Amino acid sequence: MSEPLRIGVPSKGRLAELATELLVDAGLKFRRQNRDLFARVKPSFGLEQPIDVTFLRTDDIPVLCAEGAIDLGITGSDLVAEAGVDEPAPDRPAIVTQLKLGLGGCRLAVCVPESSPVVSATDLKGDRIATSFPNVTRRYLNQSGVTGHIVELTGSVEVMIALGIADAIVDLVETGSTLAANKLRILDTIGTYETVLVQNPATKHEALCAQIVRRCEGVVIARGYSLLEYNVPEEQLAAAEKITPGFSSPTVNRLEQPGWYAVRAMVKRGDVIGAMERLEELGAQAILEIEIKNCRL
Ligand SMILES: Nc1ncnc2c1ncn2[C@@H]1O[C@H](COP(=O)(O)OP(=O)(O)OP(=O)(O)O)[C@@H](O)[C@H]1O
Ligand SMILES: O=P(O)(O)OC[C@H]1O[C@H](OP(=O)(O)OP(=O)(O)O)[C@H](O)[C@@H]1O
Ligand SMILES: [Mg+2]
Repeated sequence: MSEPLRIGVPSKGRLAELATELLVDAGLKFRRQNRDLFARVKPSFGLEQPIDVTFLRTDDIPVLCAEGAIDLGITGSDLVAEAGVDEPAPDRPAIVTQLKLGLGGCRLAVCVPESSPVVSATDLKGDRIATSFPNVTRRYLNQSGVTGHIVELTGSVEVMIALGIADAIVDLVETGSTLAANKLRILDTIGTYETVLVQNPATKHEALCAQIVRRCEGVVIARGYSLLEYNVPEEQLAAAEKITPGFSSPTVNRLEQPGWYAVRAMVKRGDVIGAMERLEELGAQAILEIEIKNCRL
């Protein structure tokens, strides 16, 4: 039998459940037993070839994908940047980001104490900067012409200034509550990141990778949209279509009742309630939001 395609997903941490849920919603049936390091995907209609899901550390997934140990992987784009595998190296190609999952959004920020007089990163010359992202930090310092000393750590970075071993930190910020709790403020943002599906371009399973990527894409788009259905009088149809232009265009059908139309359109999840209010103001009726579980567009 041919070698299985391997998909690397985080074994623990905040991305573990999200990654597994995405693959399950994309129709990959597997179950992790206890703390097993891999699970075989059960063959199903249209997906009969052998596939293994391997459970790995989130921060190892970029390099394991670049080295070809896994064909596809789910991880943070910050970790891809830190591993430097989004750039080609003499002995391996750059990994390809096939899909942004619209989850796990965060940014890497240079932070200093709230009370610090420092106004720009260039003021950090010679300072000690604690981070678990030494490579991204080094690139940023070089680009900004700053010669800081990097103190490399694997966690609890925000406490390092209070411990007296750093003057500034570079760490991930999502809500900002960890910074606030540690009385720190953002001096500069190095980059914004999210969870991504990455692929080794030299995979031996190109067609199967493309099929899995396409399945995941269907789920990601479906999660971002709802279907809005409503009835609208003819004189308001054009205005209603402007509110719900759809993914490519709305579907419009004449109703039995003269002068009325039924409209169906995909609307971004975050815009649904606002669109419903505006449609109601226009005189639309029977406005329904319908959840899309999956799609191909
Ligand atoms: N608030 C956040 N803090 C850290 N990482 C975040 C945050 N929001 C999203 N992420 C993403 O999650 C990744 C961290 O995943 P990881 O598997 O290390 O989870 P974790 O919950 O931080 O686990 P651990 O307890 O081992 O630190 C980051 O690289 C980033 O892409
Ligand atoms: O802006 P916020 O919403 O507060 O999130 C950012 C914090 O969350 C992460 O820590 P995590 O919970 O992963 O703990 P760790 O440092 O042990 O990895 C990250 O390293 C920051 O400390
Ligand atoms: Mg963490």
